[in-house]
Amino acid sequence: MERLPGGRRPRLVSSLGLGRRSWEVTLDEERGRLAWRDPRPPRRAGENCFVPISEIISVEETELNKKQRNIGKWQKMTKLHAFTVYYVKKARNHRWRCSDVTFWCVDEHLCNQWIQALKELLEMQKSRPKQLLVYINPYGGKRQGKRIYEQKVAPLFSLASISTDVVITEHANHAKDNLFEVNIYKYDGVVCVGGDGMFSEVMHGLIGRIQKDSGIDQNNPKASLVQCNIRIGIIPAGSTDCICYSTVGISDPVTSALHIIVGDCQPLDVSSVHHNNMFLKYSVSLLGYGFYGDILKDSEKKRWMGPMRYDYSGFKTFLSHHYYEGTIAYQPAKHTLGSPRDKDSCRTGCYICKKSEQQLAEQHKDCGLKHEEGEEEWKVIKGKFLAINAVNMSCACPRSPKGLSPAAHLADGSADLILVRKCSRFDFLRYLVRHTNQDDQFDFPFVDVYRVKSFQFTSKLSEDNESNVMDIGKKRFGQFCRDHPACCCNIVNSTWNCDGETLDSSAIEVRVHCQLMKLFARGIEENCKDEAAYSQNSAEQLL
Ligand SMILES: Nc1ncnc2c1ncn2[C@@H]1O[C@H](COP(=O)(O)OP(=O)(O)OP(=O)(O)O)[C@@H](O)[C@H]1O
Ligand SMILES: CCCCCCCCCCCCC/C=C/[C@@H](O)[C@H](CO)NC(C)=O
Ligand SMILES: [Ca+2]
Repeated sequence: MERLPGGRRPRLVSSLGLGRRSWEVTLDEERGRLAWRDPRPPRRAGENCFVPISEIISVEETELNKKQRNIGKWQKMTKLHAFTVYYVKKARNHRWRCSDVTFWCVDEHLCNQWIQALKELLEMQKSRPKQLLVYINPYGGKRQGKRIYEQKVAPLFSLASISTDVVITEHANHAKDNLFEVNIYKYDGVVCVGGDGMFSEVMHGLIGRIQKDSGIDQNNPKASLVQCNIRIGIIPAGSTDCICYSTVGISDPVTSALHIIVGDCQPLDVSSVHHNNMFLKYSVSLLGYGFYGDILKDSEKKRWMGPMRYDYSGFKTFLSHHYYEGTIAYQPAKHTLGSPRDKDSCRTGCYICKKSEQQLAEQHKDCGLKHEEGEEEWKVIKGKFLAINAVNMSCACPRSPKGLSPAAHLADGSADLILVRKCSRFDFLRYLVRHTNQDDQFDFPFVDVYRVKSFQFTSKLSEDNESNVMDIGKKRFGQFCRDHPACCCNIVNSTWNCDGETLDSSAIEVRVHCQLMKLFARGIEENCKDEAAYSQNSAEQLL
């Protein structure tokens, strides 16, 4: 469609058949939507609908089938021309589905004009991917990754004319290693079909590759990492799928495929984890020591149980009630506007994350005046902890719908550091139960939460070993504290749970990198009236 005088965007308005009746159909470029309404007087009118152009998946010329042709007596005599518009339909609980509507008319030229106008508008949606690299973990979660991709996702990609190169992984780290070999720059995005562990693998491959190509040494904990602009799409097929749930609002393969197709973009904070100037891992969701580390370590031996392994190991770990002694030093995140005790959560278009984005852009502009992180204050806490959790996002998942830190932000350049101190089993259970209901999980005297931009942790055991490295005998003692056999004090270290992967080092240095990477997602949308209204095709929305 050509521009109108004054640069105004044009409207295409026609009377087109839909089912047995004629509807007024409008393609309104100015308002960015396709709308169709029943032109009869309000009392007799049927439903009125609209769909944003940004949420149209594709348009196709259509042969009307027999049933569709039975639309009126006179039409039987005439050749009809039709086109189908496939679009995103929003259902409850952030679920998206592909819906379609077929319009017809007798005028072939008019039909073609509509198809062409719609296709031109879709072509103008520049953030949509055209070519994707897909990695499928056939063993994640309930081992359904391949079936989920082939049956639910591939048909949608092909409907949206997205071409794909698909790799079914044959072993752990296959995807990560492959990302160092292929020409990643020819793709508009990388899709991983699997769980949090599979996502972590793909993220390590992509971020690692970008740093390598940019000459950045990942082993330097102070290095300014280069942002990765190749988006990652997550098709959930794992056991927890926390990253997908926390960034989309639901763990559903079709919903995620549609977010990829419409070209959504959600920046994400990434934490780097180092030990003694050696790079260990990146983390985007949970970095957990103690309770979540122990669950993971135990559950890895029971992969055959599938997602149930977390319940089994969770129960066992809860009963063991181990706590760990150590020292945490952290730098508060002073640049962010929010706090972990806020009542509001991070949602689509979050102003706190936007503010951090602006700050980041300013930092990039005057990169000569880099922040001297080392000079900012460090706070130190020593203690005995049941759990130390650092989360870059809420970590919401089907097991815990508001997550480990409900007010954490996806892209504000900070992490929430949650310290659960030694307490009774009963109190710890009360704390855990609050992950599953609406009550405040930070409202306990044994739980502290801080918003941080970096932190360090050293377990008492590694401190002792460092101060007296010759005292090898210490390491050889039995598993539990000899002085207090019944106290559950563990003199062996726990393991870090890094986005579902184990990390054995008990002394780590963590730094949050604001918006280091991007996902095909838009954050969790508010359940506003608007959304409910247009899924019900309300007439008022058109006025
Ligand atoms: N072909 C494969 N064989 C064995 N392991 C694989 C293969 N492909 C990937 N992996 C590894 O499997 C691990 C777990 O996969 P994934 O995250 O998909 O499932 P999950 O652990 O069940 O789910 P979640 O991480 O959500 O709890 C990943 O760390 C990944 O490196
Ligand atoms: C008696 C009631 C207990 C309920 C406890 C519910 C708590 C569930 C919280 C889930 C943690 C989500 C954090 C995500 C971690 C993932 O990175 C990781 C890998 O997928 N998953 C786990 C379970 O470690
Ligand atoms: Ca964050």
